[in-house]
Amino acid sequence: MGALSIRNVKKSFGNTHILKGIDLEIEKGQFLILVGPSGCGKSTLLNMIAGLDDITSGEIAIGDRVVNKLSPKDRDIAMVFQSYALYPNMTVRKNIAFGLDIRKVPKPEQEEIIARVAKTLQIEHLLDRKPMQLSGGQRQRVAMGRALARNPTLFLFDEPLSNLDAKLRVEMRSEIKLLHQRLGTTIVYVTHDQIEAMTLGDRIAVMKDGEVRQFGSPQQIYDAPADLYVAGFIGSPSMNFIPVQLREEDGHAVVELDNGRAVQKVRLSPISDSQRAFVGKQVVLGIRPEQLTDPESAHSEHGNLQTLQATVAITEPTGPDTLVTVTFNGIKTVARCHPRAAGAPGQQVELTLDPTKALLFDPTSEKRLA
Ligand SMILES: Nc1ncnc2c1ncn2[C@@H]1O[C@H](COP(=O)(O)OP(=O)(O)OP(=O)(O)O)[C@@H](O)[C@H]1O
Repeated sequence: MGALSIRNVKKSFGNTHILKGIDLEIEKGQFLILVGPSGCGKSTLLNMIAGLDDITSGEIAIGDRVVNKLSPKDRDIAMVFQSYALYPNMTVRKNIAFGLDIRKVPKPEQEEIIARVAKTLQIEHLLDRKPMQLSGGQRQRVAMGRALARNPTLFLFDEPLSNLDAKLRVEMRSEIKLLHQRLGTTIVYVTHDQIEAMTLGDRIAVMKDGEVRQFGSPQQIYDAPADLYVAGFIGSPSMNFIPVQLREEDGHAVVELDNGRAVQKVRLSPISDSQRAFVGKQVVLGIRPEQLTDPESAHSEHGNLQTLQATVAITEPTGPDTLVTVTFNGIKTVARCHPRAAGAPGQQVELTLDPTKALLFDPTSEKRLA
């Protein structure tokens, strides 16, 4: 039995189908991320788990209880919103105590809980202030404190960090991760930020247009994306997608990359059955920027690296490495190189590709050819 089970859940507003049959299941203590672009339905799904929104059809269970018909207060959940939703006239202490008062927790016990939560979140010195007198990060901490005080079975976070500046967002992100590691609570967390998804989640559901395109661990989603959408959404800079004609040679998938001066043959992994069906046809070659690098930085677990010549169009230093844009088959392709080996615009460079990491996609269905 999972900590949260979502079974064929659909949501429509009139004739508009917002969620088209979502199936997800997580175990106790897991950190589930719902990630996707604006409007994909992730907040709607979270609100349905919380009970703030009705389900059109399907079933949601928290632990062994189907909660479809339960009101939010009976679901044993706590939610942290992007807007913090703190009571402006109450002190931090009162804000944290509010839910405890409603549940008639005796005062001495309330004091203990507030002290514990304040210590966990390092907000002891803020307990007598009002939300107006707090920074964005401190307000977010108080909002989390209020959720923690309730000690629920399930925590729901709706884009909790989006109102913070970039630096604070990174700090709070690792604090949330630490909190999860220490408390072992089950969390469902909505974000549109793929880095937050990768760094926080044990399980990620990548959503688009009311559907889950892929559900898996961060590494599974990164290494073996189900389709072009997932492949392009997760990872920064994005995966390069290059149209190629697929051939087979000695049992290996082979493609050609034209750098504008010469056509270079690239021998990929042993060809699979699903790939063999596309021999002689156009497919999409997917290469992550870090899999295309300068020879000095390249390393492979398998030893069969491929060398490619290319002409530098743009270089973008990031500090530790430099993003080098070249062109293959008419498509701008980003490589991640050592700053020393990045070359300059117009210059010829040698790049190294790990062919075992390259992916192939069907351009029509957009599915990865496993
Ligand atoms: N009450 C409603 N009536 C009609 N359509 C709605 C209603 N609430 C949400 N929608 C639509 O449902 C879709 C999903 O909205 P939702 O807020 O879940 O997306 P989201 O992925 O959380 O996006 P964002 O990151 O922008 O919040 C959107 O197209 C939205 O316009």
